[in-house]
Amino acid sequence: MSNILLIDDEKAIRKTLQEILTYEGFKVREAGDGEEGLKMFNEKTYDVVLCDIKMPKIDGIEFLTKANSINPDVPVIMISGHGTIETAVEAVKKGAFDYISKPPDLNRMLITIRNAMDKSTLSKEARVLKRKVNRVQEMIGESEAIMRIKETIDKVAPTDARVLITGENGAGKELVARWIHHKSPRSQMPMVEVNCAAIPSELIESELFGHEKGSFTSAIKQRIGKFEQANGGTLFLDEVGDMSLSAQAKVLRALQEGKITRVGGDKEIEVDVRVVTATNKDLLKEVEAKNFRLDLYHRLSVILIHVPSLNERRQDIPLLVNKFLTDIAEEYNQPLKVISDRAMDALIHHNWTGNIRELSNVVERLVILSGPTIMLEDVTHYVFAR
Ligand SMILES: Nc1ncnc2c1ncn2[C@@H]1O[C@H](COP(=O)(O)OP(=O)(O)OP(=O)(O)O)[C@@H](O)[C@H]1O
Repeated sequence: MSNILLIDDEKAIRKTLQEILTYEGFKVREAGDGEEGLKMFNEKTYDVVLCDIKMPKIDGIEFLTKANSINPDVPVIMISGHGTIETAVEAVKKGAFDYISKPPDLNRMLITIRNAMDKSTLSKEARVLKRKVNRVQEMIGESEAIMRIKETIDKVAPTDARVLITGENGAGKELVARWIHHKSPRSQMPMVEVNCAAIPSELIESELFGHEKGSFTSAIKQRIGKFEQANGGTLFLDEVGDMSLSAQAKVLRALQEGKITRVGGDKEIEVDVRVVTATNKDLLKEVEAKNFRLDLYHRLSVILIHVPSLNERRQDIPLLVNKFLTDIAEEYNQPLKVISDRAMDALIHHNWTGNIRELSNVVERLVILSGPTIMLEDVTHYVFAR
């Protein structure tokens, strides 16, 4: 049932509104002035507040300002008496959801209340989503390797030092990069990611440095590249070992001089970018094979972080499994499933080829297909027998 806080110093109005709103299925609490209203607002979360403008002690406008600073998600509808319409309009400018006039037109009042509730649900959802997006996923693990990685992140994040992150596919390299950015003074600016393996070699330079209109056949518009987009923030070059030699030469120059030139352009553009890179290749071997420039390797690998595969830190598997179980239950809005010791043991001893993403998929599959407790048989059936 939706809760409404009704603040008005006129008892008769309160009584009428209370009756109507209760009849309409709302739960209504009343306050006789702004001060009492504010006290009640502080003690409980309401879905909507109806608040008179002209009241003794704290008036409607003051209530609105204070309520908005306490909980901006709760919409406040002003009730405007004769002669306070201008103030009501002012209140809407200050953040009130809307206003209704006294004596209230019943239909209009109910529609306004419903709209306010819809908006409040939407803005709450948007806020939760935003929080989720802004949050960097927790790095789970108590193995020595993970502890050491976290320590290194804490030390290097505040600096502008370039970091090269190595490890197998899905070992968690990107997550390390996200934490470096998140804990750095650049965290308010973007972290721009480029997967160098996913971009055809003839396009990588334009992707990184942008291009001027007409610089090549498909360049119909001027476009800024990832270096410029990341200005002030962090550029994360994933799979850097797959970058073409000519792009490597340009990246090297950008790092040495802090300047880039768009493809087809001649203007030098200054960029302030911290570069973090990752690869699943052995870059020194690539250097030997003449696929990667040694001078660039040195520039990129000031700090090296190796993320070991899951097989090399099996003691983290139970923590990860439990984390995934919780996340999945939350996502599906279902009760949390548990896993038997023998099933967990089987997962610990499985050969994971370094991939946390694979473990997360497996847990999701088990949650969907198993009963309330995930048993060894489930693991044998749904994981190993596939
Ligand atoms: N320590 C960890 N705790 C929790 N989740 C993790 C951890 N490490 C990685 N993950 C999750 O596992 C998935 C794979 O990680 P990530 O993308 O960072 O790996 P990667 O090494 O960059 O992979 P790729 O080489 O395929 O780009 C992601 O969903 C990530 O959030």
